[in-house]
Amino acid sequence: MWGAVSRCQPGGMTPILAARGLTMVYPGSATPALDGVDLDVLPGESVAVMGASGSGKTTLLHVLAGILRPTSGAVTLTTASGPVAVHELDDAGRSRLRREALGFVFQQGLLLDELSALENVAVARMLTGVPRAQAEFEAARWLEALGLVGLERRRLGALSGGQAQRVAIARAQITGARLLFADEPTGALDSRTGAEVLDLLLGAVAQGRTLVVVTHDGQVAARCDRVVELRDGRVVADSSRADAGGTGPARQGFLS
Ligand SMILES: Nc1ncnc2c1ncn2[C@@H]1O[C@H](COP(=O)(O)OP(=O)(O)OP(=O)(O)O)[C@@H](O)[C@H]1O
Repeated sequence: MWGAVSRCQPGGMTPILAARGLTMVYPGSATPALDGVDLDVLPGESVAVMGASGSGKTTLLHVLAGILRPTSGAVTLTTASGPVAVHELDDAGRSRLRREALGFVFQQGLLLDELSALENVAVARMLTGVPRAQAEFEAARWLEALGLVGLERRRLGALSGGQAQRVAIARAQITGARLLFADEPTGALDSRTGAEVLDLLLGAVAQGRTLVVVTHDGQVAARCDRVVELRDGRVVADSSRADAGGTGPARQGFLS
């Protein structure tokens, strides 16, 4: 379907996403934005990607999600129909993969201000071939689940930042995507609204989705299962609650 590959993981759970030796050198740039990144993301994990500005977080997210093609290295996504070599897909294949198998919650750019909340969510489903009436029916249920009853017909541009992020979270999930990518989902929100949006994202994880979230916010990272830190395009730390020996927040001191 998307160019399936055969891949076995010796022992343990099969990652939903596996990156090997990822490098990314933007045209005209002397230094790599990613420099040999290996990363396995397990199904049901919430993984925060942190690091200083320019460390490569967004580039990594975009390469993992098939928005950008890496200069070298491999990204393998395990879908319901088998493993997919994301790095080998052409532009059309990556677009299709994003539409059908992945969900995105970005700070801006994916939602259309002139469409209603309902239309913004329904369109993601319509792009996978579902008729408009059915897509709008499902979109209304998602908006209800995300606390937006009564705002379905309001233009996105007339919603608050927190409400718009709820629309984005509905849109990310309506296709049934098991893997969600978020880039600074709370970055433009006050701390209370940001915490509510994070609750919704982690609620999706509790229901079996997997989340990779780029964030500068230590409060967000502390509530994720695992924190990966980038520096100069390399993974320099990778913490998990399991490493810390329990179910507490990510390892103390990691975020300082
Ligand atoms: N389209 C591009 N063309 C050229 N260089 C780029 C491009 N996008 C990012 N870069 C460079 O790649 C490096 C990593 O950028 P990236 O945006 O991935 O970092 P980041 O950690 O997400 O930063 P921030 O926290 O500021 O968003 C930086 O040096 C940046 O200038």
